[in-house]
Amino acid sequence: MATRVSNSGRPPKSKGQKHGKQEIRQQKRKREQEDLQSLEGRISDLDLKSSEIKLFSDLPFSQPTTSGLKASHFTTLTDIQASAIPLALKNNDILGAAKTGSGKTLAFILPVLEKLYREQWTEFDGLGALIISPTRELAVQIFEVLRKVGRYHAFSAGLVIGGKSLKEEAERLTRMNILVCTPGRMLQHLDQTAGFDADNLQILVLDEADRIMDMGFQRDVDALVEHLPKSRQTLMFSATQSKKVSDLARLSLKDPEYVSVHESAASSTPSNLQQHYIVTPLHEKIDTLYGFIKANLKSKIVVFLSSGKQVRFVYESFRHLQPGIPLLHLHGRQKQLARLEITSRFTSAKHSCLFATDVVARGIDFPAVDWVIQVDCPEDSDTYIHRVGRTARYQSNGRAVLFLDPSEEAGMLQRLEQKKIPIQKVNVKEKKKQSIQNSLQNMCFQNPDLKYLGQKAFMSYARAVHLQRDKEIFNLDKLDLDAYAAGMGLPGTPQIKFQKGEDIKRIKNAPRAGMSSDSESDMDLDGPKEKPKKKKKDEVRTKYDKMFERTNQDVFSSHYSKIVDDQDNDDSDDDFLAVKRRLNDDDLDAESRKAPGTVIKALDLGGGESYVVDSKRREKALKSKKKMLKFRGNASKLVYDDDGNAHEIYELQDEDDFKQEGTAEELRQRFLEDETARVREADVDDKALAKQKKREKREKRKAAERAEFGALDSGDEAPQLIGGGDDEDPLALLRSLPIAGEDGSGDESGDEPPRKKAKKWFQQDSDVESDAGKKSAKAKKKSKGKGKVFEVQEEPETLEDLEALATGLLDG
Ligand SMILES: Nc1ncnc2c1ncn2[C@@H]1O[C@H](COP(=O)(O)OP(=O)(O)OP(=O)(O)O)[C@@H](O)[C@H]1O
Repeated sequence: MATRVSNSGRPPKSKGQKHGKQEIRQQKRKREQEDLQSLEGRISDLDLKSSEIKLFSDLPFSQPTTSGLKASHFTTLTDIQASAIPLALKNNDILGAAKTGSGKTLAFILPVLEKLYREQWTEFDGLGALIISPTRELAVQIFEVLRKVGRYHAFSAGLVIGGKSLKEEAERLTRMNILVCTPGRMLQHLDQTAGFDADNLQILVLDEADRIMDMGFQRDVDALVEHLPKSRQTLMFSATQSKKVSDLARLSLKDPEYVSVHESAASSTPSNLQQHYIVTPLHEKIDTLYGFIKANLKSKIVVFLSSGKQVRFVYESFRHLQPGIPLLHLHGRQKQLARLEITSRFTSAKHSCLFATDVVARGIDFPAVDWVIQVDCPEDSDTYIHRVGRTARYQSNGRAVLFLDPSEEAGMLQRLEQKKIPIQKVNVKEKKKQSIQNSLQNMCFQNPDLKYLGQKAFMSYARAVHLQRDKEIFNLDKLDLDAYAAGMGLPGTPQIKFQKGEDIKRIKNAPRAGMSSDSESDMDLDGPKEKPKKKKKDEVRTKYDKMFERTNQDVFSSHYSKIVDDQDNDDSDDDFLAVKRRLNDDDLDAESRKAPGTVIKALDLGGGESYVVDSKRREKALKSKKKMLKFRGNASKLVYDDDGNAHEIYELQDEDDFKQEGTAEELRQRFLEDETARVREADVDDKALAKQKKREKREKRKAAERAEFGALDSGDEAPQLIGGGDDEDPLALLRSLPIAGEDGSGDESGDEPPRKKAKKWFQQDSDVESDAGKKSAKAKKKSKGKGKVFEVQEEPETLEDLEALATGLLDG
């Protein structure tokens, strides 16, 4: 029997084979339908009040989910999971609150997977589930858990957190069934990406809902919800949650089920967490922190500071001090790649110390963190709870220490008490205390970049405190800022001015108002951004006023521009100046400046400075000395005062002091008077000096004339007379004789009497030629005469002297 061969080379399917395959598919579909029906049945039979639900296997999950849980070694439900999952499976909207580290992530991921499974969602159905997270790190973490437990499902899932071009993300977006995202980026896509919509969305999740719903994200979330269908399930989870009716209405939650597993509990923090606080004055905080780290080198520590600038300063200065533990730092101004890289490095580290802002305060699941240290006081008790929640996660133990300035103690303790947070006071052992102030001072002196960083950190801290709402805890007036600046090693206290009528509301509305790195962009320096005062109509501005203004600009312009540039460039990817940061300072930062796949080079420009180069054009520009010249700042010179503090040569005077010295006109008058008196005094001295010089000159000249005259008189050699008659004064005649230097070979200073050629009168004729002009008659005069050398030790003073000398010579 001949066999027909198809073009593809495969034998054609027989009718029987085709039917066989179809049958198998049909049977499979039938089985799936039956499974689905049974699953639905088990869900509707699920007794929500049952206390028997303890294990994942007690819940009606699909086969792929059950397999995923098994492969991930999850067997026992946590409290929040046992309470929330059954409700969610029954399609309820949920408002869930549970302590940090209690397993909320699985409590919403499993219902998401199950929902789409039961809807038999395919890639052609588009976006079925949206999970919103306030930070990129948290989004990545959620995505990882989703991948882990959802590995046996056939859904496509994506992460939308920026970092890639909108276009690149958009191409994949349309094919995704589940998206984990940050609000801003998602909104951008919903607004701009053609062909992408969320019209079919089945389930919306908000993790860290209170944070997402707070003022900072309000606008984005409102706009985002506009794109979503009203008929959807919504789940909201947080460790600290308020049941704000307005929030629920905005998100169109329908009769939500409130699931809270810590309201009845004694505390809102995990019981396996030991919590302490230390009262340490602001200026000793850095010392205390350093001492703490040195005493816990074999630990994994997260240190919370109030702003990215604080984080950078403490990280950079501790890095120089090398305490003996790997140091990392994380804040919102770093680029995404750097943040993710640092997150993963700290996750896998056994012993490490991570300095961070509140960007990692929520949700991040670093394994096995031993200590959480809050160096800067959290803005409220909720932030405190989230921060300490980075340790003592899911059944593991942890310890937390809060540093409080004496002025913050009473207020903060009261807030913590209200949330039933058990916290005990501890004291630092005297012998463990050590001061690093001198080292910081040296470092700041030697490294101006560190000093500027310190100044920025100082200002951002002061500003953050100033903007805090809870004035019972945060009171700038009670803080010893001078001592704090000294404690940071700064040469003097940076001046801080807060603009009158500053738009505090706007700043407060920013995410984590005032204290988080996210709001850093609002924490610009006041000084340079202060609006120039409007000139009153008739106000006269003197030359001195203008000079004063100019001086300020000159002295501080490089400093200010550095600070301002730094702030401006922190975020810019494309600005050429953005390459100024050194690679070895924070190579991850540098790396993060470019999208994945971009080649990044470190270019050494000599002097140990490396720059990050990401294009040929930049490389070329950086190699051009001429072009680089404009980026080199002027060398700065410092002077020390009696106490050994370094100062700029020019320092801006306190405005009040300046005013006290009088008006510009008075100053000018005083200056003129002082200068006139000084000039007069100096004039008298100058005149006396000039007289004296003149006298000496005259005397020398006379002496010389006398000497010449004497020589002529002796008749040794007849001078050539120019003009004048016999009756003329012989000295006057001598004065007209050619003298050494007149031809330009002599002394031209004019101060000295003109030097004459070596006097012929004590030289042999034969020597005249060779010696003339070589030897000065003024100094020691040597003459060779028939083997004899006569030395004239002193100038002959009078005619008689000369005669005597001349006679002696001739006689000899
Ligand atoms: N049922 C479980 N069995 C074992 N481990 C679990 C279980 N559920 C969660 N975990 C683990 O507990 C840790 C904390 O979980 P998760 O990150 O979901 O906590 P969370 O409540 O979201 O915390 P936070 O409020 O800080 O965001 C994770 O490492 C997770 O793998």
